[in-house]
Amino acid sequence: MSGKMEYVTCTAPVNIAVIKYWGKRDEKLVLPMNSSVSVTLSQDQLRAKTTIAACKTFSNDKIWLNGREESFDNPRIQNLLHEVKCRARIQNGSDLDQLLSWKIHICSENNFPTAAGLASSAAGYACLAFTLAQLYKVTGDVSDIARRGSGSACRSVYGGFVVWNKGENIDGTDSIARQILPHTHWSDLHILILVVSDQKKHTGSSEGMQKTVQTSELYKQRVKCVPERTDDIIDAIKNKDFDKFAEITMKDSNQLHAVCLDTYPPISYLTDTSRDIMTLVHRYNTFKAQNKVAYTFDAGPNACLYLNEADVPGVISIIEYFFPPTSQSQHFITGLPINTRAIEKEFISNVTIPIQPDGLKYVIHTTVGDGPRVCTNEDSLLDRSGEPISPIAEKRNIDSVL
Ligand SMILES: Nc1ncnc2c1ncn2[C@@H]1O[C@H](COP(=O)(O)OP(=O)(O)OP(=O)(O)O)[C@@H](O)[C@H]1O
Ligand SMILES: C[C@@](O)(CCOP(=O)(O)OP(=O)(O)O)CC(=O)O
Repeated sequence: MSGKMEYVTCTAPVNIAVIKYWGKRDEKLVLPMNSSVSVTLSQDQLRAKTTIAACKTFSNDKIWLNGREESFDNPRIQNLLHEVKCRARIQNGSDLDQLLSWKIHICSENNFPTAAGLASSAAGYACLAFTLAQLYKVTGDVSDIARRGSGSACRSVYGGFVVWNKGENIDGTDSIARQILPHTHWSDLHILILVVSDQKKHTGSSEGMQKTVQTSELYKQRVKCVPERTDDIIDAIKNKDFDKFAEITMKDSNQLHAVCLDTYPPISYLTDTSRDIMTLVHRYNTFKAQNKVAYTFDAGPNACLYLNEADVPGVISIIEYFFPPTSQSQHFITGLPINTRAIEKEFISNVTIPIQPDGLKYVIHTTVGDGPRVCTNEDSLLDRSGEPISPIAEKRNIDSVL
């Protein structure tokens, strides 16, 4: 290959909403009907990683996702790329004309299942927006650029606790994310992701939320009560009031799945296992006489549990008792290590849900984390000619949690 190549590699985190985004008021600009609030998870366990190279000699724009070449005509990618290039021209004048005219190669990898309701699109599009911004020297907030890829991605451009303000402007200029507080504010807030299924979901979030807005009566009620909830949970986060944080988180998740069921035809993301997890959490909170654990579910059956670090061993003992892994589940608990503890016997006697061997595929233990990071050139997923590094070599670089 001849000609100079510019390239950059970055990582971005997953975020899990505690006040859910569900429903758009503008499909093209990706403007939500309500504000949402999320917690950014540590990139030490879950992250998207993206390398982008630009070179005069590239003949086509190309993208590889998890080792497979995908179509660059994806409107979300086009939309995002258009936006970042406009911003680069505004900020840098004609200085970048040459670089902006070159074709690009994008290579991205997630170290967790893609399109399985684990917010891969949030991490992936945040990483794409952040990496493009680095390449084209765009400064300032890039949450609105990430939003063009996937709404929830705008929250993954910040670490810690994040709010995405729905905004009022028709052109979406005020529909941006901002950090409420950094991850260090509440570092003993831990997260357990209970993976019930890592298969692709039956109804994508975009399609699902569109149908809900069109058909659900209950949804009109939801949109009215979200603003107060948003203010209340921001207060709970500021005060590290877990009891309140947990109550609002669970109520909002339940309402999201209620409006999904009220959609016509109904959308059902939760499974019996998801509902058993909900029952266990409520029984445990009643047993402890205060909220010790909160569940939340996105557009899939997997549970995300929020809890304080001190409660992780006790909760894991319950999870392992009711969903015992069989000998095939080698790495049942991944991520941060856990000191196991014997289950509290008095708790079991109160619970009637059945023991379900292999009810869960695995559990990821993580904590609150920081925002996107710029990597060194050694972390590149593209070689010096702009082609993906062979999957075997890449695998060595991926600190997969699985
Ligand atoms: N690293 C990445 N880089 C670019 N695009 C990605 C990346 N990861 C995921 N995507 C895009 O996001 C899509 C998956 O989004 P989808 O909303 O279906 O699943 P999810 O994000 O895992 O679930 P949810 O949004 O419900 O939590 C992929 O098909 C791909 O187009
Ligand atoms: C249930 C959710 O996870 C929905 C996420 O929806 P997406 O951000 O994936 O939707 P699009 O903007 O259409 O790409 C809730 C949330 O993350 O707030």
